Amino acid sequence: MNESDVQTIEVALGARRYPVWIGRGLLGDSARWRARLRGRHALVVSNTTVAPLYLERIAQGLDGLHWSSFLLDDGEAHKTFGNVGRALEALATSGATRDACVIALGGGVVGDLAGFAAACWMRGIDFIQMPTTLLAMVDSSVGGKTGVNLPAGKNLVGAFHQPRAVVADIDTLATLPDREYRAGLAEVVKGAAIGDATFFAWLEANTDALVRRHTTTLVEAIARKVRYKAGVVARDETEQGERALLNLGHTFGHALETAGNYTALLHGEAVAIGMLLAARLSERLGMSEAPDTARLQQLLDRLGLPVARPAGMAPEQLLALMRLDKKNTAGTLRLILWRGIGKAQIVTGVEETAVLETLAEATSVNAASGRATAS
Ligand SMILES: O=C(O)C(=O)C[C@@H](O)[C@H](O)[C@H](O)COP(=O)(O)O
Repeated sequence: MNESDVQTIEVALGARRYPVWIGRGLLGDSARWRARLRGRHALVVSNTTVAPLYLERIAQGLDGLHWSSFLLDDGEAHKTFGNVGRALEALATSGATRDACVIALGGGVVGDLAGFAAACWMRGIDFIQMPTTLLAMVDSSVGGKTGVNLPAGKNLVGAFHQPRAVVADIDTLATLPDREYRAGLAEVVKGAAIGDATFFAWLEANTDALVRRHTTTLVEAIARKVRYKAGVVARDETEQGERALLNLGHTFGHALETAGNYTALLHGEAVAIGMLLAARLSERLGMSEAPDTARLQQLLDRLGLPVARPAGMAPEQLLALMRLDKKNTAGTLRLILWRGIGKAQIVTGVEETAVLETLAEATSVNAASGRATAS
């Protein structure tokens, strides 16, 4: 793939429509993204791992503007209210006016927090997503969900605030650690598991190439997932219906992340385990068949993702956390389950006993690897 081969996927939201650019060398292609800035001020939000690698490239593109940076420590545990406050202070210190732009340079934590700060500053200013992890490229940078975690639960505070553009420079994936890369693949699998059985079969056929980060295969996987998500977001921006399907594996997953104090599991790892738990629960409720669960487990396993509830996270504790999920209504659990590969479904009023049994069932964990040893 050459630097000139850039894929553009539109998120069709009328006057707020925006492009997702996927390709090589995009961070350095400032002529492209700088045109999306409207004013003279910019705040680059990044973290202490990513900034040393890529901030200079962005700085060159911001030449002549009044810009500054705000850096988080790396990791989900830093997606906090306190850090949003600090980002807002940085905007104040720089004298940012309503035409300022926040640039999120990093993974999902940076993007969610920077987007939320942009949504809050003067009741909403522009922001641009520059995802540098696979997970952020295929999922969190697209669709305008911004926010922070509380000790009580993941993403409990936030706002829908769409970016002005998403700049997915796949060159940045070269520096992504293997564990983070595999975690991103979980969100690719999720898209296929929800609504595209053909894509799921393609992933099964291309597992080895994906694990090797074969460029063309990877770009195709990213583009397919982003195109699918962009379509859902355009039809249901604020999750009144269909968009909730994108939450497959997330009610379980968020509970697992919270139970692990946002440090035990990466988001994508928690989603991998969560999807499998959702598949098992679906099977228990008679909605789906064992061979579909087995295919999901096999694919996740081949991609090197964990597939079992980590020891030490008790079913009752996880259920209590799941009761605070944003999709729930009137005291009943509302989960995304499935009728097999490519057929996710919103189910309201799921019995807690079935959830507990699913959480407790015979998935023993090899403590050393976090991988399932039996099912
Ligand atoms: O964009 C969406 O909609 C999603 O649900 C995508 C999720 O993968 C993503 O993790 C999202 O931030 C979770 O949203 P939440 O509403 O469950 O906090």
